Amino acid sequence: MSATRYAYLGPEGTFTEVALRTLPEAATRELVPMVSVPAALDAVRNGTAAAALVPIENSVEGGITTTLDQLTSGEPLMIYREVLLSITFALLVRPGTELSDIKTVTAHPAAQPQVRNWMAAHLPQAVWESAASNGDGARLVQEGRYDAAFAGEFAAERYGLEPLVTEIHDAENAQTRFVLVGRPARPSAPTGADKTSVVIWLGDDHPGALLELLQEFAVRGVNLMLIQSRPTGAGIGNYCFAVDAEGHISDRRVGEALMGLKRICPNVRFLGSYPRAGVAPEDVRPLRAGTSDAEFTEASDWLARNQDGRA
Ligand SMILES: O=C(O)C(=O)Cc1ccccc1
Repeated sequence: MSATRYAYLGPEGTFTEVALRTLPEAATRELVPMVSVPAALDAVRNGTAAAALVPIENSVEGGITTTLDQLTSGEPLMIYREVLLSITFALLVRPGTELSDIKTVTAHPAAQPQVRNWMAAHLPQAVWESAASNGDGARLVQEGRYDAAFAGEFAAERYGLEPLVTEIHDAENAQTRFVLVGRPARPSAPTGADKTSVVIWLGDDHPGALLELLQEFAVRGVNLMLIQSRPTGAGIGNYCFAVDAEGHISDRRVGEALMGLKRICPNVRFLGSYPRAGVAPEDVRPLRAGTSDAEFTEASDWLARNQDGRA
């Protein structure tokens, strides 16, 4: 039963739901809206859902910290897919509301940096309140709790609202990245355009500790696409690092970098290797000389021959 259910950050009418519906398999799954990212991920942990789609990163605001923190702690989970969605907001109101009537406005906190300038210019009098998601903001306007919500234009119909203004985005080409998260299992096979996510805890505090971590990737020609520090909760100055690296755990250079980290760091959590959204294998940057699987194999064969006296 749970194998057919995918949870997502709800309620209906979130960008997350739109992102989920872009996955071909969503058509054959029961899509279950959850009230928060932790609730969606708990549904996966307790087996009531096979997977959950949650927002993880935004091109304007950076990491969605609730998601990063949920993946960093608790029962391990794994990322199997990512979805990129272009985000533009509409200002949704109950029919008849005009701009000058709007005293309160709501949306997900990650929406605020994307609409701040527009709001200062067009709604300087309005007070901002955070909602659990952009879909939830629309629902709260329907209930009369707020005068307006920034949400996807598609949410208007679902909640009987009107898009008073559309195409609101302070930054051109704003995108949000979502991840499909499940319980740990074998990652899908490499596609040639993959990404590997890990969380790394530094050991004792010393000069160059972060550089040592980064060197494990750098010396093997592994490009990093994201590095985000998050407090471990163990006091000021205690951080772990969420890192996205180009490549798949079954690529030798990536596997060797992870082994290097495992040797020098007290804890490394593998969060998955999965296809990069919107990137074809021919668009991936060429490998640095000496870092292909064949070159790693040739070098370890050479070492074995020397160790055996067969050189
Ligand atoms: O999916 C939603 O509607 C969300 O609330 C998450 C979110 C927040 C900001 C931009 C895109 C998605």
